[in-house]
Order: sequence, then structure tokens, then C-alpha cells
Amino acid sequence: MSGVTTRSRSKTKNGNGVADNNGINGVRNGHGAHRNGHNGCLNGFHQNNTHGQEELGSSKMVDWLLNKLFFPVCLIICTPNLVVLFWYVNAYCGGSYGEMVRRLYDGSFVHTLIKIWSGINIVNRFTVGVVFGYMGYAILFMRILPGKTIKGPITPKGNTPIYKDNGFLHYCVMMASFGVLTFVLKMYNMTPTVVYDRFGELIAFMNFFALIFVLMLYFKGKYFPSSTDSGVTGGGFLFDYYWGTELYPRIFGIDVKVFTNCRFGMTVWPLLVCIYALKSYELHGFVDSMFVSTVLQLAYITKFFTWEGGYMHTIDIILDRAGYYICWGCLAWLPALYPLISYYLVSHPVHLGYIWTVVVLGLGLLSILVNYLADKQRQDVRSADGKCLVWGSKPRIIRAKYVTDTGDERESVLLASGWWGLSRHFHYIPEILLSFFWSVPAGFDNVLPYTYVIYLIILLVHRSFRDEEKCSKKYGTYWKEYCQEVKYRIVPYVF
Ligand SMILES: NC(=O)C1=CN([C@@H]2O[C@H](COP(=O)(O)OP(=O)(O)OC[C@H]3O[C@@H](n4cnc5c(N)ncnc54)[C@H](OP(=O)(O)O)[C@@H]3O)[C@@H](O)[C@H]2O)C=CC1
Ligand SMILES: CC(C)CCC[C@@H](C)[C@H]1CC[C@H]2C3=CC=C4C[C@@H](O)CC[C@]4(C)[C@H]3CC[C@]12C
Repeated sequence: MSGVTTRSRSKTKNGNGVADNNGINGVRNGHGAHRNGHNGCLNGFHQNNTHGQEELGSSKMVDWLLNKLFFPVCLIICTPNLVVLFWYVNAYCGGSYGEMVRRLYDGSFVHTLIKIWSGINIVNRFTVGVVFGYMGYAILFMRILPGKTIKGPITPKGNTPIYKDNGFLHYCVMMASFGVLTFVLKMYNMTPTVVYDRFGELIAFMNFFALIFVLMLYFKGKYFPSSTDSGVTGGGFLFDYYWGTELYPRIFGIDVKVFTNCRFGMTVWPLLVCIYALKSYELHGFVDSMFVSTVLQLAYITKFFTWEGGYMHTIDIILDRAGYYICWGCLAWLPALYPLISYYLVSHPVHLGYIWTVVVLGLGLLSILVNYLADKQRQDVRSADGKCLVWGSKPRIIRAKYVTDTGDERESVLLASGWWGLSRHFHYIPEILLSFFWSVPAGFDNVLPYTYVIYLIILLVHRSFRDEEKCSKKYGTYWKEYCQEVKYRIVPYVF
């Protein structure tokens, strides 16, 4: 499926002799001897200051405790339970979190949780057959479908991962296969909506499978890495399990992250949306709220697959390792949470009427367009090396220099006009609005339909901080210059 070509090897130290988190050196640039954006400083702290060193020590300790222990452990404990609770609140609590909380506290919280888990028949012929059957089919097409060979960005250790750009074709084949399967099953008086009826078993199985799979990835990265972008972080087992031990693991030539993120998570999402829409049709006939939500989600996912090559340049691929966060996330969290609104709409059909159908659909499609145009604008300006027009004028750009781990000096174009002049992550606004538009057809009876919107706001705000930390380390003063030019992080004039 994909391979890795290795460029020259070099030590993993930056200009300061200090290995940095991203493996990308601070910038030695025309702005003076600044490294990581701080003259003579490391991470913003002066070294020759004992008091500063103590501060550095204690703040690093707090940072380690929070980011490498507390948050990862909390997520590993809470999210596998949440995945099952998302299903439970729909299936047994009428979609009401209030009712779920009442049931959980009726007796002891842990006892009720154990009762929920033990009531699920997790490993059976159906769950094993559906999950592994789908995976086998997806892997087969991932390998045999044709696609242009594309190069991913050079990794911190100087590797250039190679991908086969067959994501869109794969998506079309999987959706068409679903259509054929539905037709064939119908001939035998069967229906794929059994997935809706037995979703609790399926998601519990995926949960366990993904937890074990991530453990296997941990050992693979530690003892049998696919490339030099691997190894333990020094943060201890729990953090390495959460974060991963490899950037680009490959198993029998299959890129694990491409599989978990794109060929599993992002493909299972539209399949579940179709299954839930079909279930709603079986129960109630045509329902406009389900129609609006389905169309918007499918349009968004289709947009994703037309841009899959661009996704290979995002922090999910270039920064995040294949661990609990990304892999368990895409195998279990994504299928449970992202199509949750459609699951909810099956048992809560709402009649919108023509006007609201058109308004919500129109606003949703507009949000997809703006999000797409913003992503494309940044990509176009970079591929034209800034020699193009943005909104009809010459783009404002910053030519940001940086030094790679291998010691090569490179340059990236940072766009500071168009969508990227409004705020540094303006494209997150249409992303969030869109999630609202595909949820709002459910009405305001319960909070559950807005779970994804709330999660997305948290995820994207956190992501903006993670991304800016990465960019600031990579581009140093150039990033500062960009932040001075474009003052707001996400919402212009507010945040
Ligand atoms: N639904 C969901 O769960 C989520 C959806 N998304 C969506 O995925 C898409 C991509 O996500 P995103 O977070 O943007 O990730 P990206 O990784 O694509 O964007 C950030 C990167 O873009 C580059 N960059 C930043 N500012 C500029 C600029 N001004 N000009 C040019 N390049 C710049 C930097 O990379 P470099 O090092 O190359 O300079 C930076 O690391 C978006 O549409 C987003 O809405 C994202 C997260 C979650
Ligand atoms: C452990 C969990 C609480 C968190 C798991 C998070 C992951 C499942 C998600 C983190 C970032 C997400 C994505 C980033 C960018 C994307 C591009 C967009 O166009 C489509 C969606 C997505 C692929 C999205 C998918 C889920 C994440 C990987």
C-alpha cells in the first residue's frame, strides 16, 4: 500500500543541542540568532537564572503530570465507557442524559456501569463476522484499487512516506458495495439495519478490539518498528500507549494510520449514516430531518475523500503517533460519536417542513463550501509559491524559514490574507457550524444530538493550541510575525 523512503540520517538535535518535541529545529533566521523564537532562551525561559530554572522545573513537572499522566489516563478510563454510554442513552434512556444519570446513580455508579457492560454479548459470530469481514474487504480494496503515488511530508527523522492516493475510489467502491449488499440481502428478506439493532454489541466489540490493537502497536513500535520515526517517548508506558510508539507503522505493507483513520473510521461513518437512514425509512418512511442530516454528513465526508491527499499533511499524520488517541479514536470513538445524531434521529423523527429543510440544508452546504475553500486556499497558495491571487488581490504571505532535523534549511509559505487573514484557524468556524446544522434537525428536546458539536468545539480549540505550539517551534520568529499580522486564533475580534 505504502512505503517509506529514507533520506540522509542525522542526529536529532537542534541548533541548541537540544532535541525538540517535533524533531523540527528552532529557526536560525535573518531575524537574529533566535531559536524557537526566543533569543538565548529555551522554551521561553532564560537558562542562566536559577530562579527561572526552579520555575522551569516545577512548571515542567506540572506539565508532565497533566499532559503525560492525568489527561491520558482520564481519557483511557473514560472514553471506552462513554462510547458504550452513547449507545446506552439512546437505546435505553430515550436519548436523555438526565435519565442516564438517574439510572447510573440508582445504586452505585460503578455497579450500574458493570451491569451495562455485562449485559452486552460482546464476542459472538455476528460481531466478529461484521467487524473482521468489513476490515478484510476494506484492506483488499485498499491494496488493489489503483491510485497515483504521492509523497507525504518529510518526517522529523528524514523519511518520506509514500501513499497510494486511492481514497476517493475506495470510498466510492465501499458505498456502491453497500448498495449492492442491501439489494442482495433484501432478496433473502434480510436488511443491513441489523447493525442498528445490534449496535451495542458491535461498538463494545470494536472497543475491546481497538484497545488490544493499540497495545499490539505499542510493542510493535518498541521492538519491530517500520521506520526510524519510532521509539518510546520517555513518558512511561501509559503515555506511550496513549501517544503511540511509531509515527508511520506499517503491517504487511499496510499503513496503519491510513487504515484506521480513512479506510475504517471515515468510511464506517458514512456507512452507519446510511444504515441509520435506512432504519428510519423502514420504521417511519421518508423523514425530512433524517434527510437533511444524512445529506450534510455525506456531503462533508465526500469532500473529505476528494481531499484525502491533503489530510496526509495534517497534524494527525505528521505529528500524532499511532497510539490510543488516533487509532483507538478512529476505530471506536469515531464510529460511536460522529454518526450519533443519525442514530438518535431513528427513534426521534422530527418533521421540519419545506422551509426549514431548505434553510438548514442550504446553510450546511454553505459551511462545507467555506471550510473547503479555506483549506484549498492555503494549499493553492503554497503550490503556486504565493504567485497567485487571493480574493482578487496579491496574497499577503510570510516566507517562513525553518531547519529540519537533518540540518537542511527549508521555507514554507504562510498565508496572511483571504480566509487565513481573518483568523489563524478561521476554517474551524464553518466546521463547527456545519456540525450544528446537521444536528439541529433533531430539535431541542435533548442535549444528546449536540454531543458531537460540544466535543468538536473542545477538540478544535485544543487542536489550535497543539498546532500553534508545533508551528511556533518550527518557524520561531516567523510564526510570531504571522501572529502579529493575524491577531485572532479562531473567532475574529473575539478569540
Ligand atoms: N471533524 C473533525 O473531527 C475535525 C476536522 N478537522 C478539519 O480538517 C481539516 C484540516 O485540519 P487542520 O486542523 O487545519 O489541520 P492542518 O494540519 O491541515 O492545519 C494546520 C497546518 O497548516 C499549516 N498552516 C497553518 N497556518 C497556515 C497559514 N497561514 N498558511 C499556510 N499554512 C498554514 C501548518 O503546517 P506546516 O507545518 O505545513 O506549515 C499547520 O500545522 C480542516 O478542514 C478542519 O476543519 C480538523 C480536526 C478535527
Ligand atoms: C481519544 C478520543 C477522545 C479522541 C479521538 C480523536 C480522533 C478520533 C480525532 C482527532 C482529530 C480528528 C480528525 C481530524 C481531521 C479530520 C479531517 C476532516 O476533514 C474529517 C475528519 C477528520 C479525519 C477527523 C477524524 C477524527 C479525528 C482523527
